[in-house]
Amino acid sequence: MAGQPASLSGRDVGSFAYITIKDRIPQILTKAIDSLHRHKSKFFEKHGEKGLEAEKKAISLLSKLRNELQTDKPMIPLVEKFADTDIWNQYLDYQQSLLGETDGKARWFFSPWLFVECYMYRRIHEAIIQSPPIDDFDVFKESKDQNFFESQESVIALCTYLQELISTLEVLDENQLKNEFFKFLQISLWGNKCDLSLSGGETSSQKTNIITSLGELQAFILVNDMEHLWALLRPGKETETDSAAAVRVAIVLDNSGFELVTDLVLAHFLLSSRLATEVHFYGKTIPWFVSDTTRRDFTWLVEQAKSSSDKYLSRCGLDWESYLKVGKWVYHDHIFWTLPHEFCAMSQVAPDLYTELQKAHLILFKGDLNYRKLTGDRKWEFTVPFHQALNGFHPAPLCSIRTLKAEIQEAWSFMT
Ligand SMILES: O=P(O)(O)OC[C@@]1(O)O[C@H](CO)[C@@H](O)[C@@H]1O
Ligand SMILES: [Mn+2]
Repeated sequence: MAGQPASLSGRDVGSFAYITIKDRIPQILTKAIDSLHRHKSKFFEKHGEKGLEAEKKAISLLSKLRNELQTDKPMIPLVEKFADTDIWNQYLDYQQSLLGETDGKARWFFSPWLFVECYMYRRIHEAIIQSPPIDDFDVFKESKDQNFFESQESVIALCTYLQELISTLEVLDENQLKNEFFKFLQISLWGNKCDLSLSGGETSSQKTNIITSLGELQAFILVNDMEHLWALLRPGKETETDSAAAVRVAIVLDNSGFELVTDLVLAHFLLSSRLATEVHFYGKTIPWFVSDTTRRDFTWLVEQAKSSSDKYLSRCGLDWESYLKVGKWVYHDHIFWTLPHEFCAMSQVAPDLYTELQKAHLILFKGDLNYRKLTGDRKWEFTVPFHQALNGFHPAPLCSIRTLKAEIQEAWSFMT
């Protein structure tokens, strides 16, 4: 795209992109293979010999993928028919078209990191759907569920805090309410530290009580636009004509496990405080970046909360289930979130999704990958304004809530 800085890529030896492609992604592939190995007996119990053959096939496909990556082979088109196969192969052709005569083929350590990394997770999915009858297996499910269980202490502390706060909301003045809003935003921010693709699939659960850690973590907030979010949602806004008017907040989710709990708690607070009247969640349609939330993860976690022996966690689970039942919370699937495209292409590639997002009063984008797609994963100067890096993507007022992993960063994270 004219005037756009170059994309982050593995060409920059020693960069976060390079280290990810060289070290972290092969490690994630190895863990995916290990996950298939560990489920061998379950596949046999459920599917007999066909289950064993499927496990072997999926492992050989993932091993081939790992070899392609480690030897920097050209990236090959997807072959298995799926909802997005054609879009992916068009994008591969597009990436090839960007290369010069002497550049050779689109390949792992040469093409844009964003494309290469998304392509890797989409090839993992292809290997699984090519291996029926285990074609609905999520190689990352175990580690996502483990993250939730290992974070139990902090999950319960958070849900206890929320439920006790809710009983006092009526007596809070505007400033006290704002402070609670800021607390839940920061909790959702630090929930993003629990990211399994950064840790290469190693456990990254929340061991400490996130609420008592907020003070010491304050110093690590580089960009803070929370006042703008408050101005947008606060009660009695000048612009408010009808206090019963719907206020819709969209949360583009990132990781399951503890981070998802922090996002559901934030959404719960938004409803209970009447800062919002409905919250729409956007998750992934296939297993993605190890810990990203799928619909199965979302419903599993609400179920786990509901059936918890802890009274506050189970109270939350029951509340969350009822929000979903009455439509105050809505969970949306769309294949766009697991395509390689920068978000500035959404209005062209997924106009239905763009129109859906335009209905929101505020969109919260969680995590590093969403931030990278918002800004095109390009080598922007740090002083470039956020809206410039968004390159025309602006369905509604939006904010990125992200713990910094990839090198890309701007002086802002919010755009009205
Ligand atoms: O989006 P998230 O979960 O905050 O982070 C995604 C991530 O772990 O994956 C890539 C590294 O493999 C980077 O984009 C980032 O570090
Ligand atoms: Mn993630």
